[in-house]
Amino acid sequence: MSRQPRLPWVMNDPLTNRGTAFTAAERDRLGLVGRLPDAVLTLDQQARRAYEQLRRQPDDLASYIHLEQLHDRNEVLYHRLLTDHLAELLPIVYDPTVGEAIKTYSHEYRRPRRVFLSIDRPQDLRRSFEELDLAPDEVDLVVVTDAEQILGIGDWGVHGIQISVGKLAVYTAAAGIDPARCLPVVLDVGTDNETLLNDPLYLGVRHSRARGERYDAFVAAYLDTVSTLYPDALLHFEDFGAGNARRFLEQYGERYRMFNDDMQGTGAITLAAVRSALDVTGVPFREQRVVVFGAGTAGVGIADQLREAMVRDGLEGAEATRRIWLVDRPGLLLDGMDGLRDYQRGYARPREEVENWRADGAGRDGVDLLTVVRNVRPTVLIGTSTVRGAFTRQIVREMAEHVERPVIFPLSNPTEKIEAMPADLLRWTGGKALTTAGIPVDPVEIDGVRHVIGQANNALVYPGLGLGVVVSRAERLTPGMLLAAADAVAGQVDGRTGGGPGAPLLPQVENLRASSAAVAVAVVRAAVGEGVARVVPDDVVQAVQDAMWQPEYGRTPSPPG
Ligand SMILES: NC(=O)C1=CN([C@@H]2O[C@H](COP(=O)(O)OP(=O)(O)OC[C@H]3O[C@@H](n4cnc5c(N)ncnc54)[C@H](O)[C@@H]3O)[C@@H](O)[C@H]2O)C=CC1
Ligand SMILES: CC(=O)C(=O)O
Ligand SMILES: [Mg+2]
Repeated sequence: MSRQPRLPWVMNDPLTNRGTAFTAAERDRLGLVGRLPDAVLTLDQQARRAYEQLRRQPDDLASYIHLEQLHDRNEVLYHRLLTDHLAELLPIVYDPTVGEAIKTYSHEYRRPRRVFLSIDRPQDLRRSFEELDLAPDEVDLVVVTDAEQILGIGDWGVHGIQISVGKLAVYTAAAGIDPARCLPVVLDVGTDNETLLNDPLYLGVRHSRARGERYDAFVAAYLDTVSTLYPDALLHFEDFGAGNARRFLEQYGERYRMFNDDMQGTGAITLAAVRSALDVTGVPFREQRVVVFGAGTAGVGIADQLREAMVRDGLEGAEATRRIWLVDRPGLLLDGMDGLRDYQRGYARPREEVENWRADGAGRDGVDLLTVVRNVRPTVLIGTSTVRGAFTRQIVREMAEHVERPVIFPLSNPTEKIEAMPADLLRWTGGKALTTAGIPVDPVEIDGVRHVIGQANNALVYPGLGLGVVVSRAERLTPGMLLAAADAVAGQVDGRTGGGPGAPLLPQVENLRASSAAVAVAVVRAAVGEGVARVVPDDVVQAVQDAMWQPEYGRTPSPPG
C-alpha cells in the first residue's frame, strides 16, 4: 500500500498555500484535516502576525531571510505584507539589503525559487521551463540575470538569482503583476569571483565565467526558448556586464519583447528626475551641460536618454552629444584613448578641448573629475561609478560656484557604493543641490527647510512599464513607450514650484502603486499610438486597474490534474 507522508500539494506550493486561513470546508476538501491548528485566521490576522515576527528580527539581513521564507510558504501573505508596508520593506526585499543577501546566498540558502540554467547543461535549458508546466499564455514576465554586474557589487554567479527574485517582488508590490505569471531566472555561466570559486558551499557551476561564442550561444538559446514557450512575456534583462547588456539589446531588441532595466529603466527614471529638477531651475534641456561619472551600462544608458531629451528640445544630434562629458577610470573619455568601449566612443571628447585645461590639473595621466567640473561647469552631475565618496566636498563646491542649483544624482547602489550621501550634497551647497539617490535616504533639514529625497532607482519606473506592456500586449518596447513612462513619473511630481522648497524630485515610494498605475496608463497609450499594441483597451485607466493583481485569497485552489 502506498503511503503519502508529504504535506498535501496545496500547502507545499506557496502560490496556493493559505496556512491557517484555510477554512474548515477547504481543509475537508483538500486533504488538510488534522494538518493545521483549529483556528481559522483572516489574511489580516495572518499579516499582523507575520509583521510582528518580522519586527523581532535583529537586522536587515535577518529580515530579508525571514521574508524570503514567508515568500516560499505563502505568496499572498508575503505580498500582502509588502503592499501594506511598501516603503519600509522595499529596502529589505530590494535595494540595498538584497545586495547583502546576494553575497551570502550559498550560506543562507533555504529553498530554490524557479529557474536555474547552467551553461554546462545546455541540453536542459528547454526542459527547465517545460517542466514548470505553464501554458504559453500563462507567463507575463521573465526576469533574467547572468550576475556579472549585480547592482554595484560585481560578479556573484548563481547568487544572482536573488536579484531576479527581488526585481519581480517589486513588479508585484508596485504594479500588481501577478506573481504566478512571473519567472525569475539566472543564467549560471560560471563566475570570476574567486571567493565563490573557493567556497566549498558555493552552489553555482564551479569554473570561471564563460565568454565568447559559448556564452553568446547560451544567451541566444535562452531567448529563443523563452520567446517560443511564452510568446506574450516581457523579457527583462538585469545586471549583465557592461558591453553585454548593450550588445544584446542592440542585437535582439527588435526581434524580441525585450527590456534592459539597467540601461532603459535607469535612463527613464533619471530623465524623469532631471525633468523635475529643470522645472525648478527653469533652464531648458538644450542648455544643460551633463557630466556622467562611471560610463558603463547605466551611465551610458542615462547619457543616451538625456541626449535624446536635448534633441527633442531642439538641438541637432551632434550638438546634444557635445553637451555630455563621460568620465570613467582613465578620467575624461577622449578621442583615440586606449580601451574605449564601442558604446563610449560616440561621447569621447576631442583632445584639443582639454589642451588649455593642463594648468588645472589635466596631466598626462588623464583628466580627473575635479578638473572636468572646473572646466565644463556642469549643470547636471550623475554618478554611476560604484565609487563611494567620489563626489567630494571640493568637487561639489566647485560645481556650486558656477551654477545656482546644481543637479547632482549619486545613483550607485548599494549604500557602500554611493558617490556621496544627499545629506552631504545639501550641506556642502547650503541646501542648493537638487538631488536624489539610488537608495532610499531619510529627509535632511538645512536652514529650517526639510529636504525630502526622491529615490532615483529604476524600481520607480520598470513596474509600471511592465504593467503597460502586459495590458497592451505590446509586440515590442519602443523608445516612445520609455519616454511616456519617464514623462508619467515626472508628471507625478508638482514640479517643485507647486511642491515648495525641499520637495522631492520623484514620487514617494509610499505612492508607488498609484504612480506605477499612471506609468502603465501612459505606456499603454504610447504602445497604441505607436501601433505596437496587440490589445487596445476602450478604457485604458480601467484596464490597468483591472489587470493589477491584489494580494487576496481568491477562489479555493483545486487539486492538479
Ligand atoms: N539607481 C539606479 O536605478 C541604478 C543604479 N545603478 C548603479 O550604477 C552603478 C554602475 O552600474 P552599471 O552601469 O551596471 O555597472 P558598469 O560596470 O557597467 O559601469 C560602471 C562604470 O564605472 C566605471 N568605474 C569604476 N571605477 C571607476 C573609477 N574609479 N572612476 C571612474 N569610473 C569608474 C567602470 O569602469 C564602468 O565603466 C552600480 O552601482 C549600480 O548599482 C545601475 C542601474 C540602476
Ligand atoms: C537598481 C539597479 O538596477 C542596479 O543598481 O543595478
Ligand atoms: Mg540593475
